[in-house]
Amino acid sequence: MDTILSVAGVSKTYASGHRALEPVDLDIARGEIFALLGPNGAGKTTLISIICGIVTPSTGTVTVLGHDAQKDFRSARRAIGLVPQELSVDMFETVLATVKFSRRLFGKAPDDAHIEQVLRDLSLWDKRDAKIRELSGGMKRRVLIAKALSHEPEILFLDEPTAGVDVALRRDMWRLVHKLRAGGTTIILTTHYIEEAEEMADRVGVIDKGRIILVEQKAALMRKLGKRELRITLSEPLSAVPAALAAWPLKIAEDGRLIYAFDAEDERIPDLLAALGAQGIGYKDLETHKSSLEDIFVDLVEQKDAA
Ligand SMILES: Nc1ncnc2c1ncn2[C@@H]1O[C@H](COP(=O)(O)OP(=O)(O)OP(=O)(O)O)[C@@H](O)[C@H]1O
Repeated sequence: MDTILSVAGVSKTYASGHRALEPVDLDIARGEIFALLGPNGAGKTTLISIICGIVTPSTGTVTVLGHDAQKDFRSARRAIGLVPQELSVDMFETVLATVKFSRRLFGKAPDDAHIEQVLRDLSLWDKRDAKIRELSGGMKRRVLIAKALSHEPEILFLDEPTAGVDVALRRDMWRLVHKLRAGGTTIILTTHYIEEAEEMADRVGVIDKGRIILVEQKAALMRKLGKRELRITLSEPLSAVPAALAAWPLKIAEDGRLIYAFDAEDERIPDLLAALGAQGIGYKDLETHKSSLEDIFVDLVEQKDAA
């Protein structure tokens, strides 16, 4: 793996004594979209803040493009764009001035064409001369993203990018993330919307109570832990699975449907339907169901809590 960012043994105990992160080891590959999933208070913002040099870790090191994030803060930080959860903009400035200023903060030469492109991508170009305080909440969020992209960072962090935003902004955000990735940007996002990870991520990490409990390619995770079911609505409900069908992994659901659990490679559905026919069992409807990342996530957390 071409590692762009490496987190080694990073833990955090806040001054209050609260232990927010157990030691975390995590490598991020260049060009990937990594989603860090976890419930409120799991430690997502703490981890991102440490990587971005805003919070000091209690132990461990973060290396960004070969730069130690603490010892060589400026070089590490220059490679990173951070879209924070909370608004952090000067309300009395214009959109254009704010975004241009952000770029200068990172010591980059002015590049009006880049700034214009970023503002256009975020549908902010028409609002470039508006004062930030005149914008709607969704537009203010777009400004935060524009600021984070102003200095052309190689790694973009999005902390809960779509919490509380409308559908249009969410869709724009997803489109922008895919476009950035196509241009080579590495993207790390935190979310507690599983749908968001499912839509965007190449790889998923699950964090719970300060511990990373799983890191896996999304596709592999869904293949390994995902389940498929064929749900058959019978013409006449059955009270039990007939003995002649005992070799099939069948069960009868509470709503009377016959459920066949199978994995992605299974090609025996026509045989099953033939076996039903041979038993004189008719059906009215067939439906397949595939577990979502959400089903998998709930199963994982339940298994962990039960352990
Ligand atoms: N400065 C601080 N001092 C003390 N405790 C803190 C501080 N910042 C965060 N915490 C605590 O650390 C834990 C992890 O918080 P963090 O913000 O990292 O979680 P999160 O996963 O980002 O949650 P959310 O999705 O709610 O933002 C929480 O219990 C939080 O209350």
